[in-house]
Amino acid sequence: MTINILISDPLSEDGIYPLRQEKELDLNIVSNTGLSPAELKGIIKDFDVLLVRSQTKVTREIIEAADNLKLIGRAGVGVDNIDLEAATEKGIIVVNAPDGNTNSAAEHTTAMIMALARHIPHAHMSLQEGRWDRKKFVGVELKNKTLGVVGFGRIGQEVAHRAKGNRMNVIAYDPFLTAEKAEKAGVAYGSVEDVAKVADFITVHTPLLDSTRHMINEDIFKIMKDDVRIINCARGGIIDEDALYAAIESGKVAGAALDVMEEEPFVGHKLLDLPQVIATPHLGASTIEAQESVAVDVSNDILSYFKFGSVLNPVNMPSVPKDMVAKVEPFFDLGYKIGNLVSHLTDEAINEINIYYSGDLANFDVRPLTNNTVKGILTRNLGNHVNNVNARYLAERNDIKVNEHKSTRAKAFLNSITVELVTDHTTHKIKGTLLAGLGARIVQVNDYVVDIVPDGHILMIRHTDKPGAIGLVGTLLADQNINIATMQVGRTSEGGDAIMVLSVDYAVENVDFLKQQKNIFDVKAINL
Ligand SMILES: NC(=O)C1=CN([C@@H]2O[C@H](COP(=O)(O)OP(=O)(O)OC[C@H]3O[C@@H](n4cnc5c(N)ncnc54)[C@H](O)[C@@H]3O)[C@@H](O)[C@H]2O)C=CC1
Ligand SMILES: O=C(O)C(=O)COP(=O)(O)O
Repeated sequence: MTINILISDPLSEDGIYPLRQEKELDLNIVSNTGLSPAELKGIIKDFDVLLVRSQTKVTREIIEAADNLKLIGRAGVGVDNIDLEAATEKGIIVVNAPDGNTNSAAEHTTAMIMALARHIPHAHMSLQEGRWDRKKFVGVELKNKTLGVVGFGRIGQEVAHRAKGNRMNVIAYDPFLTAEKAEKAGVAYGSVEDVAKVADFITVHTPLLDSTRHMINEDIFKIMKDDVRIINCARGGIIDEDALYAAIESGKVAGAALDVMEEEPFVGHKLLDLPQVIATPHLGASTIEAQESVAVDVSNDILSYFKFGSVLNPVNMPSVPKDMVAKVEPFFDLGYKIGNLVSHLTDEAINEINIYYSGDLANFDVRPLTNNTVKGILTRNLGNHVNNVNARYLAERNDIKVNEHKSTRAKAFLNSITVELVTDHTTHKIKGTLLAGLGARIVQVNDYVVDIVPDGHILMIRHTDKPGAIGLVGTLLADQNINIATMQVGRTSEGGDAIMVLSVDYAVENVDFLKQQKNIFDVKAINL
């Protein structure tokens, strides 16, 4: 059988040599870059594999037309240009190349920090235009300045390492950053607000996820130091571009270096008109070395998939051994949902995940179930990148211990899963069960006994047990036209800490109106 491979973005020819020299498989490699979405949609049904970088938008529409597609290879890190949900639904595995361009992206970020500090692009242009202007381009030193790194993954850590070489102090924020890890890396750590308050330069290195979209916004710009400089070599959309524009215009932000923007190509973008802005056309990974490396990695995964049915860098595609399906599959969704819910109870870095299986369930090999539960926990911060195959690996990489505990002794329920998250300062847990004929239920949140259907849009509100608290929440939600479907209230003691868990009819985008209330100390909107 011929395997038809379409390469729709420019890839390193040296990098795809594993495909070119393949003898065992019959590969037909077609390079066709610069296709319009309509053109791609028109031809995609003829291909088994699609190989892309960031330009090709692999939308649901394309995937739905891709009747023979088995694998999408992303020669790079970010998969925000691929509709992962649509691919998974259609059974198409997505692989990426997470390590191959780390160094290049970190070097580019470092170059941007320096170019920004010393006005190199503008000074060069001014010389080209025939001027010898030395006064206009007085810069600032990096030495003894503080670099804020938001997103301390592969690239963030490499950038921090280089900044220390330039004698900068580094403060980082990442939900997975613990005191121990920060100390090992020689950086300070804190919340995104802590970073904003003290940094002279702020560079973002998170993926683009719902939780990171516009995380650098008007409110965050307000608390930054005057004359701060901003760098984005990760993804357009992490920084709110209108807020950045306003912050530059107002004089708060002294400069910005941008490799990416929300819409690309970004020729003609209004930020480019500001003299404080320098920019490159998404060049972070554009080096000979990185391009070769990412193309080799995806090529090898393509071969591995067609020869052995396994891949090294899957981004989606859970897999469950067949004999397990009937026994533990009903619990998969429950494990994921408990994991996802409990992850919203803390913003601190997680050190340990304890998963307690009790009742019948403890008789089975629950490892795939554990993977799905860990996936639910990590998804909050790592997004769709986490799947059953890589969840444990990602936990390990983030120094999170995962422990399974089993007890066949059934207590109040025939079977139950309890997930406990341990951080430096707190422990949070959620317990769930499957009730015969009724389906999944959350029966305990920390010390509160509850009865919640884990589905749809959930608001978890932690508050002080005071008369009127429940009525107030009802009224505030009604004012926003948000209908409450069910509501559960639990408390530890009269007048003590309490919790309200509400299911509402629509996703609640902004919960500030609830957070501002005196007796409410935490609000989480969760979509399951
Ligand atoms: N400009 C370019 O050409 C390139 C851009 N990139 C972008 O850089 C991003 C980061 O790449 P890597 O470091 O390899 O990924 P990574 O997965 O190693 O690191 C991402 C980090 O962001 C953290 N994170 C997630 N949500 C967060 C939040 N709300 N606040 C703070 N941190 C959060 C994660 O915990 C993780 O540690 C990619 O997703 C990609 O979009 C990557 C390569 C080249
Ligand atoms: O790897 C990534 O996430 C990148 O942004 C690199 O994008 P590119 O492959 O150069 O279009």
